[in-house]
Amino acid sequence: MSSDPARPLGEQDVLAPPPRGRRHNWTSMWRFRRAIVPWCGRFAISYLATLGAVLATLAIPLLTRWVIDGPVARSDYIGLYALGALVLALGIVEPLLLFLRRWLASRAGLATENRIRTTLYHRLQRLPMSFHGQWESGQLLSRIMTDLGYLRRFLGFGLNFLVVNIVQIAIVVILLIQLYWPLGIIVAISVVPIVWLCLHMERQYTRLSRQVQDQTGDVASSIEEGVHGLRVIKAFGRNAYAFDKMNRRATLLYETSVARTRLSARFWTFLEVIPTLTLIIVLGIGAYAAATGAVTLGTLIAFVTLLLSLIWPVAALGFLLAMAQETFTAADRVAEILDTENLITDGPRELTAAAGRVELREVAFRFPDGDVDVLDGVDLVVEPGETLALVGGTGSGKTTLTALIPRLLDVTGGQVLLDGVDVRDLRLDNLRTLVATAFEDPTLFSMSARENLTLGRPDATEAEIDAALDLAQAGFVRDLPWGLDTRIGEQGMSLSGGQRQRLALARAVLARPAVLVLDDTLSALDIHTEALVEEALRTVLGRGRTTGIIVAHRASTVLLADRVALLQEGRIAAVGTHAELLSGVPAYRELLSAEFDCEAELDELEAAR
Ligand SMILES: Nc1ncnc2c1ncn2[C@@H]1O[C@H](COP(=O)(O)OP(=O)(O)OP(=O)(O)O)[C@@H](O)[C@H]1O
Repeated sequence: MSSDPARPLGEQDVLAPPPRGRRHNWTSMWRFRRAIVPWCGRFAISYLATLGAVLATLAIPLLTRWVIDGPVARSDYIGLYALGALVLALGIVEPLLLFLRRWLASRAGLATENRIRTTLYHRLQRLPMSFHGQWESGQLLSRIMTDLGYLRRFLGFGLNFLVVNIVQIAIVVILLIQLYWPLGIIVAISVVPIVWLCLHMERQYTRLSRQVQDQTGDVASSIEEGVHGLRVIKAFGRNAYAFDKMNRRATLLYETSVARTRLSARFWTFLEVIPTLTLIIVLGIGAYAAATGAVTLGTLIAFVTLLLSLIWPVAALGFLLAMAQETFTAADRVAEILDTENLITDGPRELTAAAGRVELREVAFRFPDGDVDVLDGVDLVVEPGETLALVGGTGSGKTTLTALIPRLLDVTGGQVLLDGVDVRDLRLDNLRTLVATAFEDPTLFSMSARENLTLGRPDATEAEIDAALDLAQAGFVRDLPWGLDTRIGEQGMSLSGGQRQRLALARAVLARPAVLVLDDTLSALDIHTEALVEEALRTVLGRGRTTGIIVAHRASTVLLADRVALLQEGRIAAVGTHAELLSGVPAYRELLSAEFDCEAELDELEAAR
């Protein structure tokens, strides 16, 4: 139930990523069966088409044998033409079947990849902030893009040929034994070292594959960080440092990739040498057998042609098995995201309208990788329509506290209640419609200013958009080249910090939440603009419509609030009006003293009394 304090609480929002380097096998692929099953028919037909093409190829040497030993030996022209036409037909059918394979498998492979990719993206969006704090974005990117590519290629091509090549090797060996068993047995024996080699190389290749794929993610992370943080890197003249860091990771990736290539090159060489050696032995013994009349010339030619047809399937086993290992590794890496347990999930209840009463009861919070509670025993009530300022030193837990209300993080102890309902009992989309946040570092997306603005309320009218823009002093967007339809660059970088903050504030206000959380949202504004925004905010927060929780560092922002809560080392040290705290709490005075002449203000307040 909503307010059951005995309700079990997750100690961690997510499980830590599993250790790197575990073994990968076919079961890794099994986890994606739901994405593969809808395309099973296409995959199956494409595999049958490949098998058909292989059978057509194998039939040609057998027909050749009949031609040589039959019509050619007997000068039977009609038989020659008939068998010749059959060979021609098989020659046409084979490429047609291969075309069919490619067409069916490509579509099915792409569709499967797309389905898993969208599932992954959906999953990433649902996973809590603590998950994203633990994972490097490059690792996520490489899994969603590169690893899924491995999966697609294996399903559409690798698995197809792996199955068909093994079937082809088995069929050919049986045919060879039937054609001339002494030579057939020699060929069958030559398969033994091939199987041994495959099993032997699998373990080493798997280890190197996992390393290469993890290191690819590390390089992607370095590049992403380097591009994202280019301004800071340039400003501090740390280009060489950033380059060295990226170069070290890239070199490691290069060396592991070379080691993997060296291993596969050695393996493939053996796979090519074994059939060739077998062929030499077969030719020697076969020539003797033909000379002594133990086999006909046609049989020997068919035997050698069939044996030659084995060279590619055997040699290809090397890269197909390598591909399989890379794919199993990739599947495991992707599944690590899907298998991450998400404890921030929908609750059963929905509030159609909320008055906006926020209550924190004995709230405690600890980050999954932390060893101390960031918040501990926090009790706080914000009445509907009231505005509360959260003041505290750096790292005192203000941002963490605000993140608990829309469940960007979940409490590890106690409860957060909205209108008396535990926020964990509400549906997430419902809760996040009722609570809107504007952050200090506002993220804008690479889409139009209008789309950015209406993110929380796609159905907002022009009048509402205008009002939100005016309130946030964000009217500058109307002067952009295409007005509100101007596409704002990646992360809104084409705007100044203050402009981005104002747009983000307009976005939060436009969402018409019951609770508006401003996490130091006005920090990048000049004093004049800040005063205008604050004046306008008073009209939203002051009418008793919207409950406000404002993280404030400046005294001017604090003045927006009805009451102030002082947060110290994760605990509420004092709650009261600005005047009460200023006169009665030295720590509060000290916090605001840098920019405020407290003594003078106290005198003023005394005089006003
Ligand atoms: N993802 C995280 N993992 C572990 N610890 C974290 C994480 N994010 C923040 N912290 C720690 O939690 C504490 C509270 O951080 P928080 O961001 O809530 O402080 P704050 O009061 O908002 O600080 P500021 O005023 O500087 O923004 C800090 O000690 C911080 O180091």
